[in-house]
Amino acid sequence: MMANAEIRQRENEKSLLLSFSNALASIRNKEQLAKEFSDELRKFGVIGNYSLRLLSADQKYHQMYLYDARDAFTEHPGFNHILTMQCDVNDGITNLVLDSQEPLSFNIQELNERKTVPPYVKWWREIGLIELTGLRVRLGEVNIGILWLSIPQDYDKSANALLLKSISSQIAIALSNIHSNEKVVAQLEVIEKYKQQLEEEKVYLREEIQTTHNYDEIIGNSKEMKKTFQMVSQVEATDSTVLILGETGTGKELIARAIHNNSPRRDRLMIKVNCATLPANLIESELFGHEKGSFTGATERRVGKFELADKGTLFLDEIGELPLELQVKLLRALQEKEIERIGGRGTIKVDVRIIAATNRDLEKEMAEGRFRSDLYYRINIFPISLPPLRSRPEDIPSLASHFLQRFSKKLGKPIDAIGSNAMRELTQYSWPGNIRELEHLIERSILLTNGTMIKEIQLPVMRDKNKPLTSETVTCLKTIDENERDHILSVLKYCRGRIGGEGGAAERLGVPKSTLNSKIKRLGIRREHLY
Ligand SMILES: Nc1ncnc2c1ncn2[C@@H]1O[C@H](COP(=O)(O)OP(=O)(O)OP(=O)(O)O)[C@@H](O)[C@H]1O
Repeated sequence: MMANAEIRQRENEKSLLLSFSNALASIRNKEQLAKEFSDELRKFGVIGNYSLRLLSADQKYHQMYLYDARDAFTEHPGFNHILTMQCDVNDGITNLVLDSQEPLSFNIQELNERKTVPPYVKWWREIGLIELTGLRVRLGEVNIGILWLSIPQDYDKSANALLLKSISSQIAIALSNIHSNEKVVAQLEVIEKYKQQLEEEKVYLREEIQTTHNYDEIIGNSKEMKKTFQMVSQVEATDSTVLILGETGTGKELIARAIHNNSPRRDRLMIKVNCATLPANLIESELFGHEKGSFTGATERRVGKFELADKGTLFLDEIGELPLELQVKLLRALQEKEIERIGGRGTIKVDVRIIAATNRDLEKEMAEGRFRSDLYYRINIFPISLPPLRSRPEDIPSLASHFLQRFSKKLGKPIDAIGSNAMRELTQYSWPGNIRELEHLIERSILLTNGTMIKEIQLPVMRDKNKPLTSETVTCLKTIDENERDHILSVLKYCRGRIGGEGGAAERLGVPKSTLNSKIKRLGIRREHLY
């Protein structure tokens, strides 16, 4: 028969255990466990210090996992070392506890008199512990750690073994919950990363769709263009690197897309990187991506264009503008077929077809030390040179009609012809901005025309090579930027200053709103210029 006092004590322990298991049931992470565990253990009264050591996955080592942060020993200079140190499971103490169903108590002084003493036992003596009781922590049939409790010597541990074992079982359940929760959190992080990557791809694709035209429509019947088409057809089905050369506006990007669209990679993305428009310090991250926190401003992980183009095509526009230090990194990526994110821990394999383009004379750039020869030879495998428009004036009428059709439809104006005088002027002009300039000029002419035929074309004044430059011709000769500025201004005026939305200037110009905004900024166009 149990004495009344003993019955009361058992009742009290039962309610303490219930409170203990309730508190531990809702625990989801280590920090919560540390707090609840300390608070709850203290309620038992008899338990002083505690520490929880966990076994490694291979069950060979054990390491400190949890301790009471309020204990004075955490201030001890050797504490950090003890915290991170991994000890052998077969150290003559841990293995005994792990093999025992019952709690095992050890006198610290006696343990320290042994021939070989594990470092954590020496530490126990240093911080003045007298006796510790060890309980194995098990999940099912598997040992996962040891709970060390400091309990007064006069406390009857064998009579209270059940209580102590219940504490250790509750701890095991809490650890299992934490583990499952960590797994869920890690999986959610992975899902979040994929979501972010998809989001980036979506944004990219949306911009691409807005900037891509109908690429089946490459106009040109001249001998030069026929030769270009023939070269494109020779290389499109392969994985070979292509280098497209030509003055600005000759259709390098158009040809790059045609190659990609007719290649076996057509179902994947063609990703464009403009090496000229990005500041040098951003190109590396643009190409190779970065990990969160890898540099100031890297607040999120970013997937680089190389990774986005995996199994597809990477179009390196204006490659001649790539800073020298990045040329080395690009060359390495092309040779090794792998990249490393900034701040990343390892390399990532990529399968990317490269199409590069430039309007620079790369051999000259190389001779003047601005372009690495090894990179030049790596990309100059299949060069395609696009002829300037002035060398194929026979293509001008069909190009002009093509743009007339496209823009009259887009601008909703019933203009279907170009007068013969205007056409003659078009074919005689030298087109420094090539097809892009012709495209812009036709659009502007449509905006300025009333009626169904373009009779007048406002061409920039051309310089007659035989005549000396006069101050008038000098001021009238426009740069490509000036032409672009004029064109954007006319479209903005036509749209009454509206940039975004349906029928806005960005849509009419066939560029994303963000691109138009940056052009407006770059070209110094301000609201007052519209009126
Ligand atoms: N043969 C063509 N037929 C129809 N449109 C063309 C042709 N060539 C170029 N274009 C049009 O001219 C514009 C300029 O072409 P693209 O952007 O491909 O030139 P680019 O050489 O890449 O220019 P940049 O060197 O300035 O980047 C585009 O709108 C494109 O659709």
